[in-house]
Amino acid sequence: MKPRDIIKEKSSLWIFGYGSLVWKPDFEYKRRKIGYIRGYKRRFWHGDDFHRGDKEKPARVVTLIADEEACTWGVAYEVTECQVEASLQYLNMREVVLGGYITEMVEFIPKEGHGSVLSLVYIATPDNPIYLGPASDVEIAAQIAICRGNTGHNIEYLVRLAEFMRHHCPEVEDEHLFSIETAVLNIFSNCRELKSNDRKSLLLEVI
Ligand SMILES: N[C@@H](CCC(=O)N[C@@H](CS)C(=O)NCC(=O)O)C(=O)O
Repeated sequence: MKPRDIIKEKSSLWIFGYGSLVWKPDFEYKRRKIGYIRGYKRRFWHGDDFHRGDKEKPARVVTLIADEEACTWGVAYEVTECQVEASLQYLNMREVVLGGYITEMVEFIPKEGHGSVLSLVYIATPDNPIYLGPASDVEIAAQIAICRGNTGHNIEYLVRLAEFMRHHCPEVEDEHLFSIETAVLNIFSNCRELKSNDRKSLLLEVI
């Protein structure tokens, strides 16, 4: 079912974010809920040559990879009928045109309360020209450490996502995300003395 048909039927649309959308939605919405989707794992396997990187040095950003055993935590935003046109237009430019993501509908399960909702999600698939695919944590970290784009540094993207998970989903183990964050920290702590034990401020300080 298309987003516009859903909105006709239900009078609001839910949009699930698992990457930059968890900390930087920048579109209008009525309310948000923390929760997860099943059947996908989050991986830094997509390339980005606009927001966090450029054509010469594409950044590493997240996408979802199908995996029956996995679930991915993030935020679902409820967008009302009068907000939907502007929100989808904004997201289409940011995610589809500039980011290379496509849309799918997934079932979102909120952490609190009950009742799952069908949500729109932006996913980047391996057939995309800027898809980068798997690499070791150390290789991904090395790439993140040196990339910057029109909206900021690739490290900021990583750190804000890790902070979101630590703060809102402390019970969730996200090995891929936290191992990459540690690998980036190791790059900088090898280069200079650690001033602080706070991972976020240390990494945001270096960019
Ligand atoms: N679609 C995902 C991941 C998308 C994502 O991180 N998109 C990047 C595109 S490369 C973005 O919008 N970046 C804006 C920014 O980093 O400032 C989400 O649900 O959050």
